[in-house]
Amino acid sequence: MISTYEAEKAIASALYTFKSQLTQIEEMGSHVLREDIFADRSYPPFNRVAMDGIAIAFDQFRAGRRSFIVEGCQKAGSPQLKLQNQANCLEAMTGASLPESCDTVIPYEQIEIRQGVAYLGAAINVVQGQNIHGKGSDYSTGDRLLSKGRWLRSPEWSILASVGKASVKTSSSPRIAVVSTGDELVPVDQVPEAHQIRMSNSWAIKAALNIHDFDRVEIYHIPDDERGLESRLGDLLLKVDCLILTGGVSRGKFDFVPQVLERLQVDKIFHRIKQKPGKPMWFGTNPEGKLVFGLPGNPVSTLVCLHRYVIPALQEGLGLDSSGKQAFAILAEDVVFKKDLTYFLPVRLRWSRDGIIVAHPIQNNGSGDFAALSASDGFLELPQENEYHKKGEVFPLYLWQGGLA
Ligand SMILES: Nc1nc2c(c(=O)[nH]1)N[C@H]1C(S)=C(S)[C@@H](COP(=O)(O)OP(=O)(O)OC[C@H]3O[C@@H](n4cnc5c(N)ncnc54)[C@H](O)[C@@H]3O)O[C@H]1N2
Ligand code: MOO
Ligand SMILES: [Mg+2]
Repeated sequence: MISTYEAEKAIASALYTFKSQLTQIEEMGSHVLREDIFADRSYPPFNRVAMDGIAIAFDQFRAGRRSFIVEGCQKAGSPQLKLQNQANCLEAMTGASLPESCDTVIPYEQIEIRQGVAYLGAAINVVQGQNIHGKGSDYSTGDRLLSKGRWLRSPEWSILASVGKASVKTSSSPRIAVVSTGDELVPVDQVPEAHQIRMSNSWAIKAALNIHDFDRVEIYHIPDDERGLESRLGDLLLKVDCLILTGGVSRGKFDFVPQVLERLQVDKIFHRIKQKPGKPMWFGTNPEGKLVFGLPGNPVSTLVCLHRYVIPALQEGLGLDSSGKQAFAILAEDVVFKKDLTYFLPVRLRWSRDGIIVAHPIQNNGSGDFAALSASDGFLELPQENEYHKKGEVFPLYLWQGGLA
């Protein structure tokens, strides 16, 4: 058996970066950027008037002038005007190009215009250059505005639009098949017999993938029949980039998943991790590099393994730069776990008044107790090396709902 850290590294070294595609801005969604974006011109591209008011030559104010004849109006979207007489002013609107020969903007609130003359209030303070967003003061042509590996959220789409990127290189979401196995499982809309249960893991996995912006997800169910499993999984491997199986990876007589995958030329990279829950997890790749995750069937185990290994791996495959993005939280009370395994502890998060994230353990009835999880926000990873985990210690945190972009 390997450690959680070794499992994570083994997945990372088997991983390849998914294909990229061109995304049109009209089809925007949540995508990971796969090219660097540079400023196509200075930003702002001209001296931008930042308040509605009048534009003047500051030297006139310094010399004592407090009234200015209004020569005209500089609108946003009109070519730059020129102040004809330095003693005068031009009205100037927010977003307009600062008129030539002007270097200062005084807002309407501080002036009064009567019969074509702007009068300044007696006590107003005017600073040379005020209310002007200077040309190139944010960025110069060629400056890098975005680096590849970022999620495209609203600030990023705003940059892409500004620099004229009507289409941009992004990662393609992989095609994912979520496959549940087990004869005891019936569809959601059926009433189970006494010995049956409804299948819930595949829906939980699909929900988590969707929340993390993987939207090409299909759900399948395959009964516990070795031949049937082999032919259905063989077909699916031709169609998708990633298979996520739930159930059938432990030691039961009908846990056929590991042997069937190996017959389908999916090379086992590991089976079993020193962790609870989720010990029987299986991972392998086929000759084309397709990823196959065999998650243990117990519902809590499935979700913990999905969030601890599968989603981070898929995000890395998208080319996402996740450096510095691991979340951590402080344990709210002592926890003892005496098995020689890493322990994933479901927790509810609260923010302390000093801005610290505190993780409160959630009681559950083992890894079959899926309902208890809904009281949690995610889980902490308590390391295998220690049996006693103390209140106030800091541990890695995994969230059901994702973290920072
Ligand atoms: N002799 C041993 N038995 C077990 C071991 C072990 O090490 N030695 N490990 C236990 C652990 S830990 C886990 S976790 C489970 C993993 O079992 P499988 O991956 O083989 O999964 P199944 O046997 O198919 O099912 C286990 C459990 O989960 C329920 N299940 C499965 N799929 C779904 C689904 N889609 N929706 C809802 N519930 C599902 C299933 O009904 C079973 O109750 O093995 C232990 N045994
Ligand atoms: O670890 Mo199993 O994953 O305990 O239920
Ligand atoms: Mg089993």
